[in-house]
Amino acid sequence: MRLAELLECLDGCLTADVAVKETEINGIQMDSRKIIPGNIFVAITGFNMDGHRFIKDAIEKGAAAVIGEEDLELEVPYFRVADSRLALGKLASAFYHYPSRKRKVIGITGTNGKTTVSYMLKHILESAGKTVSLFGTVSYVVNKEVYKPTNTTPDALQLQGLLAQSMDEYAILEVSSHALVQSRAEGLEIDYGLFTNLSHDHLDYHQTMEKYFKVKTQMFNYLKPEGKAIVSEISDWGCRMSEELAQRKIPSLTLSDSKSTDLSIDRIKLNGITQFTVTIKGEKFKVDLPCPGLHNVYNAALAFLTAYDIGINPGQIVRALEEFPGVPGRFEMISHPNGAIFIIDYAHTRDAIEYCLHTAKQHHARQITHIYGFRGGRDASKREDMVKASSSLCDQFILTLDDLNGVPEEEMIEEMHALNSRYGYQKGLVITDRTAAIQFAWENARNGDWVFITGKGPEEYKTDFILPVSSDKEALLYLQETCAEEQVV
Ligand SMILES: CC(=O)N[C@H]1[C@@H](OP(=O)(O)OP(=O)(O)OC[C@H]2O[C@@H](n3ccc(=O)[nH]c3=O)[C@H](O)[C@@H]2O)O[C@H](CO)[C@@H](O)[C@@H]1O[C@H](C)C(=O)N[C@@H](C)C(=O)N[C@H](CCC(=O)O)C(=O)O
Ligand SMILES: Nc1ncnc2c1ncn2[C@@H]1O[C@H](COP(=O)(O)OP(=O)(O)OP(=O)(O)O)[C@@H](O)[C@H]1O
Repeated sequence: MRLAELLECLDGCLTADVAVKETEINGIQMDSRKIIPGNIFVAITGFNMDGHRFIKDAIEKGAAAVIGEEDLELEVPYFRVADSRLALGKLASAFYHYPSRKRKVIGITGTNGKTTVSYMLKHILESAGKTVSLFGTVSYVVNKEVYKPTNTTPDALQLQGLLAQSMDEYAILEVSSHALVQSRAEGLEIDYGLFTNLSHDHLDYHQTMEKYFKVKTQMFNYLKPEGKAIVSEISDWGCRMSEELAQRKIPSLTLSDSKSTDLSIDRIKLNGITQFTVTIKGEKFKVDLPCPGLHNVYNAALAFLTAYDIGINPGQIVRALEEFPGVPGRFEMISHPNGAIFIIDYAHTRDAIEYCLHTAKQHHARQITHIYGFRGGRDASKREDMVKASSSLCDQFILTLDDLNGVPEEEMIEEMHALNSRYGYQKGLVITDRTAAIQFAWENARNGDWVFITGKGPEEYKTDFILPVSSDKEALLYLQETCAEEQVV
């Protein structure tokens, strides 16, 4: 692509120099190490490093032009912009010929439920014969090929590149608040913007709930002119979001379980089975959901309303939800031979922990045990609330290690002991080795008990523990196998 053509997407970067205008650009890079001759290098001011420091390297590797935020004179064409991340999104979508215009794009934001709703929607759309790309915490899937994600929301360059490769009719994308602040969705054009809920998380990054909420509202800036919002009004923040969107005159559909909305949920049963009825345009549809928990009723309702508005037959939506295979590491149940149930889940907020532990109560668990830890380098202000919720809803909790992300182990252990001494009320234990904590619970569980292991979901451990396994699921399967071998002997 000619440089002049590419720069049209950036205000104020036009050039009169004919030679510069005709320069051919064969790719965009934000990492100097990946430059090949003919690329344009976009220097990003990062959290760890300043990309401007690598401009020299990029030029040595053959960068044909550079974009940055500083006032510089270089031997290759250089264009100064106010915000390089923003420029990157615009450049990437222009370079790849605006790939989100070639398909229906569904963006999902909110604190909890993004991954679950995205999997439910993908399953419904595929059951109706559609092809779907997916971008989220668990994986990126494009043309049925699965990629390991770097972030929940890929950076603009990777996102636009993968969208350009996609031959799928739909793209479903989890849009994290970090991605919105970092303009990773810049250049994206969305048909449906979904909001799940908002609760205490990521305040290390956003400082206050109000600022966190404001960031979430930014996803709707990327709606196509004919695009729509679909908002769950289950949380008060959902009602706030609807008000905000109404002020901005953005067409919205809403759902709730307590008032009249475009979709209303009622007759919820959570005891043993998960069953509910949705009413939409005066018609009622009963759903038997194979996923436990009230939170999953809300997730399914959001997926239902979106699929319905897309035009999928409601009978087909019901059938797809009833056959939903679940999401890796989200309420994944594994049985102990003695009848106890172990659940692996990704809960890492107070809200999510409450939904999980309430589900065990609704199923009349004999005793509830909760094993969890805290992620290093992430919002520490939510930890106290997580322990309070766990302590008030379960019979026993075990604090253990999650990913340290560079935080010294002793510091994390000290914090676990401090929180346990404040909120443990004789129910709390600290077993630092995560697999030893799981083994302890396995050996002590009895028929009818529910044991939650939360925070890591399907993710691999970043630390070596005493059991020869690399995830919570592997730990449980290892213990299950060991049990079976002992019975044979
Ligand atoms: C704190 C944070 O959000 N960091 C994100 C950010 O990285 P950064 O800007 O800090 O990168 P940096 O290391 O300082 O590098 C700056 C620039 O120098 C360049 N560089 C660097 C070295 C070199 O030799 N040459 C060179 O050009 C780098 O390519 C980069 O462009 O921009 C990167 C590209 O988009 C992200 O991958 C990265 O996410 C990190 C890995 C991360 O862990 N982020 C978390 C907090 C996050 O974003 N999480 C949300 C989900 C949250 C949730 O809902 O749970 C997510 O969307 O994943
Ligand atoms: N609608 C919901 N409301 C509250 N909690 C939920 C909801 N849906 C899921 N959860 C809880 O949050 C956890 C994470 O769910 P999910 O992965 O679907 O959300 P997410 O928004 O993608 O989170 P992340 O970005 O951290 O992956 C689940 O394991 C569950 O405990």
